[in-house]
Amino acid sequence: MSHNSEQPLERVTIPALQQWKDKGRRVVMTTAYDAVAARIADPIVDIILVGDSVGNVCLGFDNTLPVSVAMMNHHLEAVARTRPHALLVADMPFLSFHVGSEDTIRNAGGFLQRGADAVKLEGGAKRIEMVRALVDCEIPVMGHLGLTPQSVNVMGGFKVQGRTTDTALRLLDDAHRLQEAGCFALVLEGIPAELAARATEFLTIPTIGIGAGPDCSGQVLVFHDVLGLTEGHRPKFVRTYANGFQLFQEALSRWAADIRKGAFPGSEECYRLPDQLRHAVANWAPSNSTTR
Ligand SMILES: Nc1nc(=O)c2c([nH]1)NC[C@@H]1CN(c3ccc(C(=O)N[C@@H](CCC(=O)O)C(=O)O)cc3)CN21
Ligand SMILES: CC(C)C(=O)C(=O)O
Ligand SMILES: [Mg+2]
Repeated sequence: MSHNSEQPLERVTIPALQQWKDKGRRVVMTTAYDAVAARIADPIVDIILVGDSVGNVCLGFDNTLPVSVAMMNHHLEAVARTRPHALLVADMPFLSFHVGSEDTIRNAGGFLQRGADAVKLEGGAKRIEMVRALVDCEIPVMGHLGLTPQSVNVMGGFKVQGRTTDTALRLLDDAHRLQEAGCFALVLEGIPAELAARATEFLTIPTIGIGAGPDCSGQVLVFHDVLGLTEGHRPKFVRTYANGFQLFQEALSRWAADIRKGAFPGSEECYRLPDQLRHAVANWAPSNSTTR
């Protein structure tokens, strides 16, 4: 374990992340959608993201498009109540930063008022105006380029991006523009490792990779993917460190078996009557009265 439970960890700040890039210290980021995950992850990671991936991971949607600001607020509030030491970033869901700068500022500002330290939004050149509007209001913004899941319909699926001259060079240009617009960090998702390495080299701000190779300033994976709690197809970039789904099912089935054979609860898991009440309870019988 990376922490000493005696003293609270020092809070991670945006200027600290910048210094870490300069010193070559890698950033660790994962998602949390509730207080349990936040408490598990906080002593270990540097950044907690309340991701819009809550839509597919926890809410049963096929993708992140149905996730609303109200849903994000609900999950963000649960995570923020744990007062993590990690930098707390709220993902701006689909349509929450597209319609106009006033709407975008209100949505992002609402996240900060609920305890987020920063927001993250997907997209490049087309979103620069919104990034500027947020930065102008002192709302720190993390960019997100490459395989941006909110563009699933345009990409024709969750496909690796930046594999052609045009798209690779555009990604580098978008990365530079986001930095110039004031982003404090960039998520690079689902792109060739060499492209992410080049972006990390020429940008001054840290890059956080997910399926973007080892040369980013840090890495992010969805909490449930790391712990093996997600079912079905997992992207190639996921490395699973526990068989969470199986582990939890095994524990739950031992509990169920104990119930079925009368082995749960045991005497240690029971409350008892005081001795002087046992007699009265044992001798109680229903009265025949029909009034009442
Ligand atoms: N559980 C979970 N983990 C994630 O990383 C994640 C989410 N959910 N939801 C939102 C997005 C969706 N993401 C995805 C989903 C699928 C692939 C995927 O299957 N990619 C193909 C790429 C194939 C190719 O183009 O070569 C793969 O096989 O890795 C990638 C990212 C990342 N995000
Ligand atoms: C995977 C990360 C970067 C994300 O955007 C999410 O979890 O929603
Ligand atoms: Mg997201």
